[in-house]
Amino acid sequence: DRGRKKEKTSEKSSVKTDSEKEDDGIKKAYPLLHKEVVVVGAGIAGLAAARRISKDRSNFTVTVYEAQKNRYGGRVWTDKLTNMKAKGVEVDLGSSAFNVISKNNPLLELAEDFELKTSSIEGLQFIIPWEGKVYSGSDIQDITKEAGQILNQALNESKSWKFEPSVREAVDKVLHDDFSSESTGSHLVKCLPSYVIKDYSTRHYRPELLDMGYEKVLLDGTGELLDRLVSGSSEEPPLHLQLNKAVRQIKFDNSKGKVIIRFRDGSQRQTDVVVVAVPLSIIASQDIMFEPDLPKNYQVAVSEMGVLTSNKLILEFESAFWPSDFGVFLRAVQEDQDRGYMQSWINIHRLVGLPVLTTFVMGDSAIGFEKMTDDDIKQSALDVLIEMFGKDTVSKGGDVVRLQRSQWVTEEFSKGSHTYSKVGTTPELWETLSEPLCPGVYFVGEHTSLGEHGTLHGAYNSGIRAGDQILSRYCEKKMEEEERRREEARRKEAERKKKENGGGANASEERATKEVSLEDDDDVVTEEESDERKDEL
Ligand SMILES: Cc1cc2nc3c(=O)[nH]c(=O)nc-3n(C[C@H](O)[C@H](O)[C@H](O)COP(=O)(O)OP(=O)(O)OC[C@H]3O[C@@H](n4cnc5c(N)ncnc54)[C@H](O)[C@@H]3O)c2cc1C
Repeated sequence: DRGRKKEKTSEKSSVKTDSEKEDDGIKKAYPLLHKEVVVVGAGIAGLAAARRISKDRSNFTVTVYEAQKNRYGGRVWTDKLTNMKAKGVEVDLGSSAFNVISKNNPLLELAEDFELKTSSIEGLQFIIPWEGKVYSGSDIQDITKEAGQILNQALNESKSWKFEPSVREAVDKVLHDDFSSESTGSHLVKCLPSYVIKDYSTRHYRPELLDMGYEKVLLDGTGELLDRLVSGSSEEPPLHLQLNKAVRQIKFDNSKGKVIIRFRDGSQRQTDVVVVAVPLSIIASQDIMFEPDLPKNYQVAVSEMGVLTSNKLILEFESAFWPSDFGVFLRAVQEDQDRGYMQSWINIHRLVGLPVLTTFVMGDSAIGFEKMTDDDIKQSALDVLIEMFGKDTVSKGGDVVRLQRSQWVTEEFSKGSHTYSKVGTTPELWETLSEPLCPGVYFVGEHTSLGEHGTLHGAYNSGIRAGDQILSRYCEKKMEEEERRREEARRKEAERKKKENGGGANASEERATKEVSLEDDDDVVTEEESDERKDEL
């Protein structure tokens, strides 16, 4: 058996796959290029790019620089530093759920490859406090169906509006015209993040970007996935990663074909290729300066894209007082000012047996949330929970023994949670930011992911995209292609001139005219001008 296995392995190694053949082709075409790659930012996008590129160690050397002093991961933050005994999911202060309805989410498979345990957040309890109503099970199916009808009708009707309405405007119109705005489905649709964010676009609405499908979690916390990307495996060594290295300037030295990276600590280094993997807000706020400036269309894309504000709150009680058989508790609200504020609560107890609830604060209230003290937040959260479950029930939980909160809006190296489709923006913005600035600058991050912006898998996929482009010498090929086109244009122009000058009885006269017009640096010379100049001559 062992013999046969060996035979099989050697058979496998002698037959090259298409991608191996392509790799060989690339290496043949660009044999002498050993390139240094610098990745700026150790979020999932930067780490994915670095991991991808480091698979070709003979041709590339990769170093990742991260601004944070004591952690990497960016908007993935499984805060085990504050809570050393944490399993993981109960301390996830950033991204914590994989989208299961997205067609392009490789993270579940990756988690499986890394043998990380996942679990589903299943079962919704929907609470309308002012009506004293609590829905679950088959009721939820009916309510979800009605909410879906409202949303679909709103999106369809919005197509014929003269201007682009927000999801909220379109939904409100449908509720006003055709549904009761007091129906249970209408309360549910108003809990959707795309409704909570006042200017979420109807034109580019996709349910999996924000509203639906975020159901799978890693029990050890999302940070574990990033730890594996950094540490590698038996075949892949750890990534070369340096913390506490905030980049201040990225300067292109086109004459040498090099990029100079300057750090806040005063040091600098040179590289062939840089992968810019920092959040959009960091570029927008010019915390990193580019020299020369980014092209105009990049600057427009950076300034026009919407950046969402959202935060997370984690509360641990002495014991779990909430119903054990639901994954999510969703609270409807009446007042616009309450939308997005602690509406959705995740039952962590069901996942890891700890008496922990996490909730979200989204939109405008996420900004005010960061100014509140821990005590104020605790009191406010208890008020909300009492509204949802009743005072007697909540008092069974005892004291809050742990409170952890994110501050993504004022967090120095994030300045916001993620990009979203704002009214008036077009897909071209994301497309622009995903295009490398050849010869040596590649952009990655959720904000460069056209169809999956704002998501964890979108950020990961963007890193893989840039990694593949660098491995396949995207810029070299693009520049060669541009040079070939220029050469072709020059050749055609020369042929055209030759034809013009070579034919006809007055060829020498015409040639003289042409020479005059070429000496003069006007681009276009009219016939009359040409005649006048002939006369002058
Ligand atoms: C509260 C919250 C909940 C979320 N929940 C989900 C979810 O459940 N599912 C989902 O799919 N998505 C979720 N997201 C979105 C997801 O977290 C992001 O889309 C994704 O993590 C972005 O990854 P990134 O690599 O593009 O950027 P980041 O993770 O932000 O990485 C950028 C890195 O660059 C570093 N950096 C910044 N400036 C510099 C500098 N000057 N020099 C060097 N390094 C620098 C930063 O410190 C950071 O490490 C959530 C986001 C938030 C905020």
